[in-house]
Amino acid sequence: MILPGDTVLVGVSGGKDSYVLLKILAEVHNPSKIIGLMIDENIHGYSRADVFDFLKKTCHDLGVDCINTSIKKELGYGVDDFMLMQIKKYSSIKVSACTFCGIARRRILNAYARTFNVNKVATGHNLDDEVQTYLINILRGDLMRLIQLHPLSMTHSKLLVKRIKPIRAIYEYETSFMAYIENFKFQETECPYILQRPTLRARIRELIKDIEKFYPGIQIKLLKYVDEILEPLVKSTNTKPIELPLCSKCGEPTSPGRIICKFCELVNEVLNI
Ligand SMILES: Nc1ncnc2c1ncn2[C@@H]1O[C@H](COP(=O)(O)OP(=O)(O)OP(=O)(O)O)[C@@H](O)[C@H]1O
Repeated sequence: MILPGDTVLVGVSGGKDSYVLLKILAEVHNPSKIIGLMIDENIHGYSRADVFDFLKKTCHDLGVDCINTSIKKELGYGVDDFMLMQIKKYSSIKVSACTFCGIARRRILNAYARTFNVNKVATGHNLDDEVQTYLINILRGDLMRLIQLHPLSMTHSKLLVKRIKPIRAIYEYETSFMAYIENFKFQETECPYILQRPTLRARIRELIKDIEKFYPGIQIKLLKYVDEILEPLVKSTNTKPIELPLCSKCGEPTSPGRIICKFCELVNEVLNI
């Protein structure tokens, strides 16, 4: 996933997974080629600023540069702003905070990766996260998305920096254990929007957790199995690269067939543009 000459931007949230990722990366790769980026989501009562000082010190000890920014500063609207605008317009929630937040964070990570001229963006998605995402997309029958999730898949735009998930085969309990023995100070408050998390993911998480109790190792087997089935498809897709269209509003790459990207669509809808 990472070659000796690579420069990597790591998304660090203040949570255990991205901490474990940063720690391992700084040990196996040249720390001067790693940058940590923490994005504040602008959620009242859930400020990343509280953990940034601790994270900065952690990065300093690892020899890694660390920077921070916020969704509002980069894109004009934070998560709370988006949710308030939505409630004002529809008197209900049509798009979850997690959807807006995920799209915004990915966009910012990619923009910073371009600015700093790095060639990989790494996130701390663990095995449990990855198995849930695979299963969600299998249940939705979304083959294109499954192909994109595979570690060998290519990006389809000059403006997109390759995303990698180096700890995707590591169980969540293992990252928790490592963070614990390393005495890592977790962000203690939970995101107030947690209850709006997509129910399909929450249901799958509970189901798999339950099965794993009786059949230990089931998640790693599933990940390897799906990776293996997808590999020939990924390789054949890589030989026919497509160039994604650009959003007519913001100029960022968007999915085939779209005129404006998902981010602009979400914001424009609630703003009545
Ligand atoms: N605010 C953020 N700033 C930068 N990167 C982030 C942020 N939130 C999440 N990420 C990146 O996306 C990954 C997955 O995020 P998710 O929200 O699923 O958190 P998680 O599974 O609890 O991981 P973590 O323990 O690192 O918070 C994180 O490991 C991190 O690399």
